[in-house]
Amino acid sequence: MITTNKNIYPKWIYDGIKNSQQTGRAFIISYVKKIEPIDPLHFFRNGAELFFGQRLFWSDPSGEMSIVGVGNIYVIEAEKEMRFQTVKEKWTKLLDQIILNDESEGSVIGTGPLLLGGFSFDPYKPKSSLWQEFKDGMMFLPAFMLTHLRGDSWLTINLQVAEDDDPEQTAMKLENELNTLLKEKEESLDCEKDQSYKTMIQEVEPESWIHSVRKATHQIQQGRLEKVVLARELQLQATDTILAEDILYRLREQQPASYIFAIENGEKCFIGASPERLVKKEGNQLLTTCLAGTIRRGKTIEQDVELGQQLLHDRKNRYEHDLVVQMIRSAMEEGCSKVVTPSEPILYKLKDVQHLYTPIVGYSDSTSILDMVERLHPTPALGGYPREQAMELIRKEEILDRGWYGAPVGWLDRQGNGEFVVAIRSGMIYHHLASLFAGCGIVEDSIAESEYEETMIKFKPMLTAIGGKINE
Ligand SMILES: C=C(O[C@H]1C=CC=C(C(=O)O)[C@@H]1O)C(=O)O
Ligand SMILES: [Mg+2]
Repeated sequence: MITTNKNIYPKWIYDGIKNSQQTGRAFIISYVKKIEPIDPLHFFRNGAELFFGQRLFWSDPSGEMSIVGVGNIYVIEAEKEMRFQTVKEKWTKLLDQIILNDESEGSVIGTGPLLLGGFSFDPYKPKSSLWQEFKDGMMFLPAFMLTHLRGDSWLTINLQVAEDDDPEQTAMKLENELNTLLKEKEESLDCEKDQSYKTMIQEVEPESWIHSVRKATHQIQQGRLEKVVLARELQLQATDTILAEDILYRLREQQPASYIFAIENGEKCFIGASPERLVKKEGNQLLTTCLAGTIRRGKTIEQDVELGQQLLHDRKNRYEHDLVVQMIRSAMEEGCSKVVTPSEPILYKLKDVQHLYTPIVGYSDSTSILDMVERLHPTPALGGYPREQAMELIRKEEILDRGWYGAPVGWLDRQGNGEFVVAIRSGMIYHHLASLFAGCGIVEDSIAESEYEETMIKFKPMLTAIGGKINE
C-alpha cells in the first residue's frame, strides 16, 4: 500500500500506481503536458546522456511538426510478409495497457502514446551485417517524447507503473531525467559551429552498378518488365565519430523541403532527408505522393527554369513518373473513396535536384495507415513495374542490402493518424563510418552513364551534411 503523502509528487503518478494496486496489473501511463518551447534538436542531443542508442527524430518539410523520442519503453518487432499487420495488431493490444493522462484532452496531434520507427525494404533479402539490428519491422514507444507543433512544445511521458512501485522514488527519478532532457535550452548545439567532418569516400563497385543498369535496360527493352529501380552504396570514413545530432542539424538547415528522420538503434543510426511522402493519414483523409523523374538544379534562375521545363517535357522521365502515378492511383482507389489525382505532374524543387511530383488524395474510415503502407510499398519509385519482376531483379542484381533504405519510416498515433516517408536520401552512420544509398528508376530509354550521374546528385544531401565532397 502507498503510505506516503500524495501531495509531494505528481498526482498522476500516485493515481497510476494506485490503479495498478487495485487491479493487480502493470500499466503504462501516458502523461501529456505543454512545456516552454524547446528546440527538438536540443532534446535529441540531451537524450544521448541518458538514452544513447534509443533516440528517434522526425520532422516534416515545413518544420511545422517535429517529434523526438528518447528511451524505448516498448519495441514492437515484426518479421516477413505479415509485418505491417503484426505491428497493427500489437499496437492495438499495447494501447489496451496504456492510460492517457492528457492536459490537452487528446486534442494535439502527435502527442500521447505514439509509435515511431519503420520497416525494411525487402524482408526476403538476406540481411547484411550493417542491418543486423534493424528488423523487418520495428516501431518504438518512447519513454519521453517532445512534440513541436507550430512553435509550441508538448512533452509526453510514457511511464510503466507496477503495484509495488514507490511513487516518491518514481517522481524523483522522473524529475532528474527531465532536468537532463530539458536543460540548457539557450546553449547552442556544438554542430552550429559548423565544423563538418573530414572524410574519405569510397564508391562501392560503380562499374558493376553501371553494368547492372545496362543489363536491366536490355531486359526492359526485351519486354520482361517496364521499370526497375537499382540502387548503389557509397561509403564514408570520417576522422571523428559522426554524431547524429550534427547531421540532423545540417539536414534541417540544408534540406527544408524534406522530411528529416533518424532512427538510432544501439550504436547505429539510420538517418536521412527524404522529399518523398509515402502516405499520411489525418482523420479519414489519406495523402500520398508520386515522386519520380529527376533533373539537377540550375546555377542561375533562368537555367533552373529551363531545366525544369526540360524535365516536365522529357519522354523518359515522364514515363518513369507515370508508372508510379498509375500504380499509386490504383492502390488508392482500392483502399479509399473519392480519389483525386491531378492530370499532370508539377515540379518539386530541392536544394540539389528537381523532381516530377503528383500528389494523390483519398478518403477512408476503414483503411488504416498501415494497410495503406502495405498496399503501396514498394511503389515503382523504389521497386519497379510490375512489382514482382522488379523485386526479383533487385534481389538478383544489387550487390548491397538496402536494409531500411527506400522503405517506409514514420509514426503512428493511438487514433490512427500518422505519416510515413520513403526513406531515400539516407544512410547509416556507425561510429566514424557511414554508408549512403541512392538509386534510379531504369526504363527502356535509360542511359547508364546518365543514371550514374543522377545517383551522384542524390547522394549530395547526405554527403554535404556529413562533410564529404565528390568531384563534379
Ligand atoms: C531511388 C531514389 O529516388 C527515387 C525518387 C525520386 C526520383 C527517382 C528517380 O528519378 O529515379 C527515384 O525513383 C533515391 O533517391 O535513391
Ligand atoms: Mg530517375
